[in-house]
Amino acid sequence: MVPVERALPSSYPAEGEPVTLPGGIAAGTFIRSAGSDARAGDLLLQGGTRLGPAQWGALAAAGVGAVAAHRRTRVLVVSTGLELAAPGEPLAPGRIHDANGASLGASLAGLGLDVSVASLRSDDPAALIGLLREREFDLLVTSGGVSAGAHEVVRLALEPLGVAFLSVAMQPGGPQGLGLADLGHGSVPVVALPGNPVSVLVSFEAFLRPALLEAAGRRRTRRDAERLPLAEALDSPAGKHQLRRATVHDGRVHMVGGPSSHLLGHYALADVLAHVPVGVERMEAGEPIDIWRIDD
Ligand SMILES: Nc1nc2c(c(=O)[nH]1)N[C@H]1C(S)=C(S)[C@@H](COP(=O)(O)OP(=O)(O)OC[C@H]3O[C@@H](n4cnc5c(N)ncnc54)[C@H](O)[C@@H]3O)O[C@H]1N2
Ligand code: MOO
Repeated sequence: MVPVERALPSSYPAEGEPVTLPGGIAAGTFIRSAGSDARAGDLLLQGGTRLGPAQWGALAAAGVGAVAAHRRTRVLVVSTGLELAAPGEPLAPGRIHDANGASLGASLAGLGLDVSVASLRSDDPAALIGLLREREFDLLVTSGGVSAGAHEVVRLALEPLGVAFLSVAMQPGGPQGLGLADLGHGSVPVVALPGNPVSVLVSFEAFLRPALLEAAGRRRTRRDAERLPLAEALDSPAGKHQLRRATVHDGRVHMVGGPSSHLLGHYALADVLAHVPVGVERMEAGEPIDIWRIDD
């Protein structure tokens, strides 16, 4: 094979026009032999491999028109609470727009899961059970209704089915529920997150994201971590691991908003989570702090 640039003339001649080829071109030059990428009988992909763009392409190139694969995990996200209103709906007094459906839905879809989002505008445990029995899913993630009130819809509905409700030493994201429950289609894992919108995202980062990535066989299950100096002093509650929303500029970590678990607008402006470990109640400007990058 001779590239046209090395022939004379060096462009495609008219039909019948003579062409001079250079000498010294070894046989096989510029020829890709059949099987040089994958031979018949080669192992193309190990069982259990996650199918990403290159894997789909390699299968197609090898002529594989169909492949047996696990389906994507079907996750049902349910926001709960009588106070919820759909984004875009005008707010009556005492109502709040459902932010957790959007943020959790996007978080889980970003991991490649098959996500459906529902909003239960009720504090009635029977209504929640009714909604769950109508759906089929491999994982349930709820938000709200898990703490210590008299009408905690998720806790009242799922505790009798075996889901454990407990408190972890983290702020935000203290109250949590976790377990297996049979909701009419066999036993499925249930993760019941607190209702506060920042608690939802922080819990996703701390608990759900790494576990789901690991379950999916992904190699990188953790956020990129760094230790950088704090730009300002901060306080943290006693006995809790606090996660603060922050941003990095000039090589230092600047807080974005305060520590409260409703400050979702500030979260949306942050690009790192900063960790104040259990047992540390104050950090001074200039002290090194561990951060996770959440901006990818
Ligand atoms: N007596 C106690 N009360 C509370 C405790 C406690 O330990 N003892 N813990 C507090 C903490 S910390 C948290 S976090 C919350 C979690 O409680 P719930 O999961 O029962 O959350 P809700 O009351 O349902 O909601 C809290 C807050 O968030 C708003 N919310 C709920 N869902 C959504 C949504 N989808 N989108 C936007 N905002 C939402 C809700 O309206 C409330 O304002 O418990 C504390 N109480
Ligand atoms: O733990 Mo709650 O999540 O602080 O707001």
